[in-house]
Parts: sequence; C-alpha cells; structure tokens
Amino acid sequence: MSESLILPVLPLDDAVVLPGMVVPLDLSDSEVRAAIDAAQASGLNKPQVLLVPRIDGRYGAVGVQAVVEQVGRLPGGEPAAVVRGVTRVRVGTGTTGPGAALWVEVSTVDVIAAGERAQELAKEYKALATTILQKRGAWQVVDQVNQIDDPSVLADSSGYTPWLTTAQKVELLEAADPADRLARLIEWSREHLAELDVAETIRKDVQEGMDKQQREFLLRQQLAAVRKELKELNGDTAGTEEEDYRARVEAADLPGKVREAALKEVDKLERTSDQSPETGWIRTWLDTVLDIPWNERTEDTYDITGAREVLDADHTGLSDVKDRIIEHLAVRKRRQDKGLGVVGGRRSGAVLALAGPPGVGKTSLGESVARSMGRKFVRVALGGVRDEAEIRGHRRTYVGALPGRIVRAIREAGSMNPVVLLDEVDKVGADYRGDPTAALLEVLDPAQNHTFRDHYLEVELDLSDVLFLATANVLEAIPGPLLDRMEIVTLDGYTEDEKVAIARDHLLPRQLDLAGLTAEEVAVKEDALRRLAAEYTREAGVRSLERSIARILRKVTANGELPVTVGADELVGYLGRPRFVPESSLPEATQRTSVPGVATGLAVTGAGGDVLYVEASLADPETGETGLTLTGQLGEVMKESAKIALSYLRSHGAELELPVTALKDRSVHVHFPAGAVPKDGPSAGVTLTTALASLLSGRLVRGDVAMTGEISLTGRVLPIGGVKQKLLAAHRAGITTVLIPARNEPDLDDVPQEVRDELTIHPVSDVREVLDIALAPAQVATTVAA
Ligand SMILES: Nc1ncnc2c1ncn2[C@@H]1O[C@H](COP(=O)(O)OP(=O)(O)OP(=O)(O)O)[C@@H](O)[C@H]1O
Repeated sequence: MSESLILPVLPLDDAVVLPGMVVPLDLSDSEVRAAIDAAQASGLNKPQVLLVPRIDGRYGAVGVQAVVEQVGRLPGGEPAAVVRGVTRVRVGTGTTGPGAALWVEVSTVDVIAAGERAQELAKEYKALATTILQKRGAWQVVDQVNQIDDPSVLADSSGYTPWLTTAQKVELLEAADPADRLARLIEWSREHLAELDVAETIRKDVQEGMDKQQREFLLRQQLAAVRKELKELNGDTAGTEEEDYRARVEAADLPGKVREAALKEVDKLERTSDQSPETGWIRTWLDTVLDIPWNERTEDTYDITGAREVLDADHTGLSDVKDRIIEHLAVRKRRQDKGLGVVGGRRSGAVLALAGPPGVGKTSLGESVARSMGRKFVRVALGGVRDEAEIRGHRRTYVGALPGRIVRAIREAGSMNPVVLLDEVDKVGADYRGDPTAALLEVLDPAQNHTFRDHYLEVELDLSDVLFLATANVLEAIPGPLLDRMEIVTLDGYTEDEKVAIARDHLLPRQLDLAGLTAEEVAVKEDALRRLAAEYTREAGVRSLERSIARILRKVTANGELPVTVGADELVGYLGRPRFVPESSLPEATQRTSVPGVATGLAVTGAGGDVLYVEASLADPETGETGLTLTGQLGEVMKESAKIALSYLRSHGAELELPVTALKDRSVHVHFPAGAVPKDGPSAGVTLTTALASLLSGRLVRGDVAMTGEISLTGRVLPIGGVKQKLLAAHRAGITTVLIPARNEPDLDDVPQEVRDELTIHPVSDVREVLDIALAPAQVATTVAA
C-alpha cells in the first residue's frame, strides 16, 4: 500500500539516485544544505530527504526517499553529507515545513515483486554487465554485481554505472516493475557493448599500424553521426532503409509471434544510430527471418506405388532397403491421412537411418525419397560437428552470430516440409562447446520439434512436418540416445554383379552425360565394367568405380577420336595396370600366410567389410620375458581377446599337440598390420588363436581361408556381427573358404546367393574345428621351411 508523507526536497542536477545507492553530497551547495538542515530539524532520529532529479531546471515526477546517514567533512575538509536511497516515491504538491527548504507531499510507489521473467532477465543482464565490466577493467565490481540475487536490487545497482545517460537513469527510476527496468538495461547494455567493441577494434587496429585508414573510418563514422544529429535537430526524419524493412515485414506473411518480434527489431533499428554496429546485426537478423519460408509448404504428391517406382528408377537392387523405406513412408502417410500426427506414440522408428559403408548410395537414396514424395531435399553434413551452436545457432550477443544448421537447411529448402538428410550422424562428438547430440534429439523429437528454438533466431520454428533421414557408416558410433530414436536400415555393400549392373544402368549414363558424350559415341562393354569392379577397385560401394569410369571418359575426350568402344583389354591403356591382383595369381592372403604365425581374419570397419591379418611371433628366450606384447592400435576388447586366446592355448595346448612350453618360457608378440587404423571388437578371437597355434606348431595357415568369431576360455566359438559385410569382403579379396560361428548360420540368408556359391562356408562351434580346417598339414610346413 502506498503511504504519503512530507519530505524536504533535495534536487539533483542532471543526476539520479536509485534506491539502495549510497552517495556523498556537497554541503557547501545552498540547496543541499537547506534540505539537510530542514531534515535534521524535523527531529526524526534518521533524518529523511527527497532526492529528485532536476533536468534542465525541471523536476522529475518520481524521486527517491532517502535517509541521511552521516553529516561531516571529507578528508579534504569540505563539508559533506552521505545519503542512502530507500524507496521510489511519486512527487506530489508543494507544502510548508521547517527551515529554508522546499517541502513536498510524496506517496510511496508500490513495490512490484520480481516474477519469473524478471529472474530470467536478471540472469541475462548479469552476463552482459559482467562482459562490460570486464572490458572496462572494473574487475572488483564484477563479483559484487553477480552476488546480487534480487532482480530489483540488481536493476537499481545500475545507478552507479557511468555509461548510462541521465535520461536513461530517469527511465529506470520511473519504471516500477523490475522486469521492465531489466529489459531496458539489457537493451542499453547491448548497445554499449557494441560501441565498446567498435572502439576496441578501432583502437587495436590503429595500434597495429592501420592508422590512416582507420582514422578515416572513425572520422567518417563520426561525420555520419553528426549529420544525423543535425538532421534530427532540423526535424528531418530520414531512414528510407528502415522504412523499407518495416514495409517488408508488414508485407511478409509471418506468423503472429514472428511478426511481433520482427516489428520490435524494426523499431529498434529505427532508434539505433546508423553508426552503431548493431544496425548491421539487426538487419542480418531481419534478413534471416524474412528469408525463412514460414508459410511455404510443398504438396505431398506420393502414393505408395508411385514412390516405389521412383526409388526403383534411381537405384539398382537394394530391394529390401527399398521395402523398408516404403513401409516407413506408408506408416507415415496413413497416420497423416488419419490426422494422427506424424509419428505420434511410436517412440522408435521416428527417424529412418541408413547405415553402411561409403558409396553404397545412402545420400542418393535420401534424395530419391524426397523426389518420390515430391518434397524438397537438403543435406546437413554433421561430420566433425562438436559444437552445440552448430545445430542450434549462436546467441545474438555473440559477435558474428549465425543461425544453426537446421535453420539454414530450412531456409535453403525454401519450404517448411522438406526431406532433411542428417549426414554422418555417427561423426558428431561432444566437447567443451556443448553436446550437439542433445540439440539433435530435440530436433528429432515429435513432442518438441514443433516449437524448435534456434538461439540466434529466438522465435519458434515448427519442424514437425520435416521428414528427417539420417546416414551413418558405423552404427556403434552413433550416440546412444540418438540411436534410440532411429529405425536402422543397413546397406552392406554390393557384389561384383550388382556393381556391374549399377555401373551400366546409372554410373555410366550419368558420367557420359557429365562429359557431354552419348552412348553412341562411347560404349563401355560389360566385361570392362566387370574388370573395373574386380581389379581396379576394392570397395563395398561404387564410389571408386564411378571415379574410374569418369577417368576413362576424360581420356576418351582428350584423345578426341569418336566413336570408341572400351572393352576389358583396353582398360590398361586408359587406367594403367590394375591395382588389385587378379584372381588367377596368388591372392594377397596366400602371400601373407606363407610363414607360420600369420592368420587371415575378417572385420567390419567404417569402410565396410575388410580382411585383416594377425601376425604372431615368439620373443628371444634370452630376454627371459614371459608376457604378451600387442601392437597395431588395439582396443581393450581386442586385447582381452588376445589374452583369452593365449590362456586357452596354455591350458589346452597339450591335447591339441602344440608345444605349449614355448608359451610358458617365452614372451609372445602379436601384431595387427595397418597399425594406423584403430581396431577393436571380440570377433578376432579365432584368428588370434589360429595365428598363435600356427606359430607354436610351425604349421602354416591355409592361404585360401579367412575366419571370424569370438572365443571363450573353454574354446567355444561365439557368434559375432556383420556376417554379410565380412563375407562380401572375403569374396572380394579372393578368399574361397570362410569359417564363421555356427550360431551365425541364420545370417547367411542375407548373403547374396552368388557369393555363397563361390565360397565354402564352414560353421564352427569349437576352436578345435577351426584349427583342423585352417592349419595346413605339418609336412607342408616342413617343405616350406626346407
Ligand atoms: N544401388 C545403386 N543404384 C544406383 N546408383 C547407386 C547405387 N548405389 C550407389 N549409387 C551411386 O553411387 C554414388 C555414391 O553414393 P552416395 O554418395 O549416395 O553414397 P553414400 O553411401 O551416401 O556414401 P557416404 O557415406 O560416403 O556419403 C552416388 O552417385 C549414387 O547415386
């Protein structure tokens, strides 16, 4: 409740004291003296005065009731009084009282409690004030400001700041609501910060010898400011550009809240001087907002059969992948038709993720999906993103702030319902700049993404109509919570026949087109494509294959003689000798395993399936060491596999007729070549055991055999993952016999028939079986050794 009382007036010329401030006043000033004397004469034990700002001789409508804390002399001997502001009061009519002072009636202004908004604003203001104080070198004050918890007190503490104008402080005095005061302070602080930044840059640049140019810049800026000032004095209101923004915002069909925010920025733009760097920031922000396709939406044109036709036209094979995509689209469409919201209750399966090695068509399938639905397509590359701001944008208080990639993608798409491909989700990582995963989760969550907030944009963006797809090379590397939201579809790589078909139907026609050639001018025969796939490239996908075709066409163009037919035998002329040994000569595995202690394994890496070799050797007995040394960048799980293999052989060597004593007295060294590539996983267990057994027995490992499987301490072979990718890799490498865990037998159904036909596959359940098949008979070893 407001109460009224009578106080002697103490006018402050061009100065403002806010509640809570303690200030010394010069008692030699007659008005000050009169007010203090009058207060003391009133007989109260704490004499009180009214501090009112007086600007150009006129009193303000609001003042501060203050207590006189002390009257005395300053160290220099001048008489002074110390007063402390207490509460805001509204100045009423003049009246009479003791002494020479002017007395007025005042009524206290009701205190408005600080709400949640004020708390929020207080946080923001603290951050800004801290930055400013640090820039100004006022380190001692930083802590004091940060320790103030009450938003109202915090706002009023700004009465001490030298960079606010008297008019601004009057505004603070007159605003009863703390949230209101803080909001103004934030705006002014930003402006001040911008000025400080410019001043700082200029100062630095001048110091760095760019003297003349910068001074000219500074002078021009000042000139512009003076001109503007003059114009305003003459009542001239220019600012065509600002008006332009207003017209653009008004003409644009923006959602209500966005329009409101945009108009507010236009207001600010009109109030800010051209010279302030903030005008640039505001313009950039307005441009961004105006560029977002708020109401643009493409009409979905798909029916399920039509969609399937588009997918089939763009990609050869992949029929189960296409089935899964079509199912996903069908569910989506049904829910949409029924008005159920896009993915509603289905927690997983919200986002379709295409996983597989490079060059198998993940990105291009995403494009195809967009085409089949009649939607726009944008790709967001996430590889190497470690900063949350990359996804969600920088706050506008940052110099050079930008919106995040999601906002940029929508802007680029030009519609609110594009297909957005989040490429390489397995390559996002977290570091000190925050975790992009959290932001991505929010983007993908149907419960949250209709009100997605970019830090830069600061207005809500509805992402609920976007169809998100993701791609990844390695499933294990996708952050767990993201993986949880995804429905995984794996693409494992192609067989030689599939590659030939893809090359014939898609890669060759496209490369011809790019080279400006026709199929009549250049014919590449099927046997040439087959040799390209088999001998010039070794990959799960078709990327190098496409590149080789492009190289051939470039050579053809350079030679200039058309038409040309390229058969298998002409390849050497265009591309040189093949890089991968043809099947007829020794496969690499045979060469590698020509000494005891080397075995061929199968692994899945980021680039698809691959063959890898394990080399074991015994250290010199002289050294007396009996440990196990592992090299080749192995992960923990793989190191454990090696220990298990060694333990198994130590305890079972005798029954396997292996000279295990050697293991007891000598140290073993196991190496995985290609040491630069980190390797991990349990599936090298059987390979490790075989390499060690070969070393101990002196029996070679068969060169046509490759294997995969985890082992237990008792020698059982346990199941592993990635059977299809591993078998495709073995086939590519010219291996003919493959050992897999018996419990993985059902996975063979996924392996293309032509690959199965060419491999002898042994499902095994015990290490003994592995050694029986993989180790060559002892006499072979003797011949080689001889
Ligand atoms: N089954 C297929 N049919 C037709 N073209 C294909 C097929 N698979 C891949 N391609 C073509 O191979 C090229 C490489 O594919 P794409 O770039 O989509 O691979 P990716 O799996 O996304 O690789 P990365 O993970 O490296 O991005 C593209 O030009 C694509 O059109």
